[in-house]
Amino acid sequence: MISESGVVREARPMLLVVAAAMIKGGRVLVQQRPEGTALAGLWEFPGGKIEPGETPEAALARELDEELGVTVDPAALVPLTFASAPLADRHLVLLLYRLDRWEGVPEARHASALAWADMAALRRLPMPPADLPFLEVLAPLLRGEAV
Ligand SMILES: Nc1nc2c([nH]c(=O)n2[C@@H]2O[C@H](COP(=O)(O)OP(=O)(O)OP(=O)(O)O)[C@@H](O)[C@H]2O)c(=O)[nH]1
Repeated sequence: MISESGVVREARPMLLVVAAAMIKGGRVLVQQRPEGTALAGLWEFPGGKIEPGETPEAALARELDEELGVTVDPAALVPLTFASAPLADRHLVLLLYRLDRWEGVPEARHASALAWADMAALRRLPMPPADLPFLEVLAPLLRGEAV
């Protein structure tokens, strides 16, 4: 939509989502969205919507506890990159953090499956369109190169 001033305005309500690239030994953790949810069957990074009153880091620590049963220090979440894309009737802003340390062993509490994917495996998994640009950002991290 274009306003009288010529500024392009986004009519869709914004959906603010946080997600984590949990990296261990050259692999990143991904989870498969369960049946009955939007984008079912696709593989994504654990995370979810920021609730009112939460910081992005607190929201992500909460989601990782709820979804995987792991304890995360919000200070260990390092901003990595983001995506901005239409998603159904909303506009998704997806903040991706890098995480190298957590307590506990991730288990699939919400997802239908978890996988520790190296770069080759990640490229083969079907992912939501907003996530696809993340792969090139992750490639050097999974090769163990500092960024
Ligand atoms: N967690 C996560 N969500 C993603 C990714 N990529 C992507 O497009 N999304 C979208 O972002 C939205 C996140 O919503 P969600 O349903 O997972 O959030 P949530 O855990 O708070 O769900 P809830 O409404 O059941 O509490 C979904 O529409 C999901 O498809 C990703 O890599 N990780």
